[in-house]
Amino acid sequence: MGISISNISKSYKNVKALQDISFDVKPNELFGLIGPDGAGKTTLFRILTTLLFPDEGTATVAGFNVVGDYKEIRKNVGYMPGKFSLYQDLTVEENLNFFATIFGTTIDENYDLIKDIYVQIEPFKDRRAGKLSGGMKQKLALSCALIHKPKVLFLDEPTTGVDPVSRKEFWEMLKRLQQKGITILVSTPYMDEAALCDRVALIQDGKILEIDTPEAIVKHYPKPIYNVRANNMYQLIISLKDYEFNHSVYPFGEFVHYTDSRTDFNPKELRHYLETKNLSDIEIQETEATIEDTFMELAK
Ligand SMILES: Nc1ncnc2c1ncn2[C@@H]1O[C@H](COP(=O)(O)OP(=O)(O)OP(=O)(O)O)[C@@H](O)[C@H]1O
Repeated sequence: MGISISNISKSYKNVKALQDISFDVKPNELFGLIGPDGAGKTTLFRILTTLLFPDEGTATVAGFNVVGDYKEIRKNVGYMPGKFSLYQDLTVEENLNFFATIFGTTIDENYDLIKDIYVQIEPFKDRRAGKLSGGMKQKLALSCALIHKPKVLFLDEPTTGVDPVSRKEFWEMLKRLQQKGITILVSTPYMDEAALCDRVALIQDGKILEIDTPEAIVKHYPKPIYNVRANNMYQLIISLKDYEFNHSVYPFGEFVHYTDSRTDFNPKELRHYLETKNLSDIEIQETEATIEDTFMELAK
């Protein structure tokens, strides 16, 4: 009851939104599609949920073909689109009732599946959806996507614009849904969320850069990577970018992530160079690569 995608391509006039995409999501997997804005994530979701035809290629969801079996797919999948898609003028409870009715079910019938999530917004059940906070809207949208007990759940950037605490809670909810046997494909631009998935696909400009477990992706990082810090961040970045041996330089929180093009790199030499650029309080320490480092390296 997973997802199988074979050689899917889709263009909008001269924009190639997806180029020859192929991968499988295993039954009951929590799979992440990780990529920046415009990478093609929404286009792929719309194809898999039968809202858009691919130009080329085929895909199946829960064993059904996305073109031929669209009615079956609509019965068996839940879709939470990126843009808030609920009825702003209906209350929380009216929205949920509405979606239950469309799918020929009732809130009571499937309450068990949404209980964990819905209890958190139930105190506001008479509030109009348009008046909810970002985190509450997201919980309502997820409840509505689940009310017909789908086998496969598609979540398009569910945590974009949501505060960090609600983001964390949301991922805990996804883990619980996975334990109930649901296959989940979730997209996100946040690299830190990639680590919470069983496997991820890194996507950019409509192409898959890599597919693997988050641990394996990080292990594939080809070079030692260093956290570098100094008294002046701006000057530090400029100086590192000017350094003739730099391979990559990216700001990373309070540090700059630096890799060197040489195989016999000596951090002392770099320290000396930075001192000649009038930088002080210099720290250079080897660190572990993250998914974000891998993404930047692959996207070069
Ligand atoms: N209806 C459309 N007409 C023309 N171009 C489009 C259309 N929809 C998307 N695109 C373009 O296709 C590419 C992929 O867009 P898509 O929305 O699938 O990406 P995304 O990864 O979901 O990013 P975002 O989070 O910005 O939506 C982008 O270059 C986008 O501008």
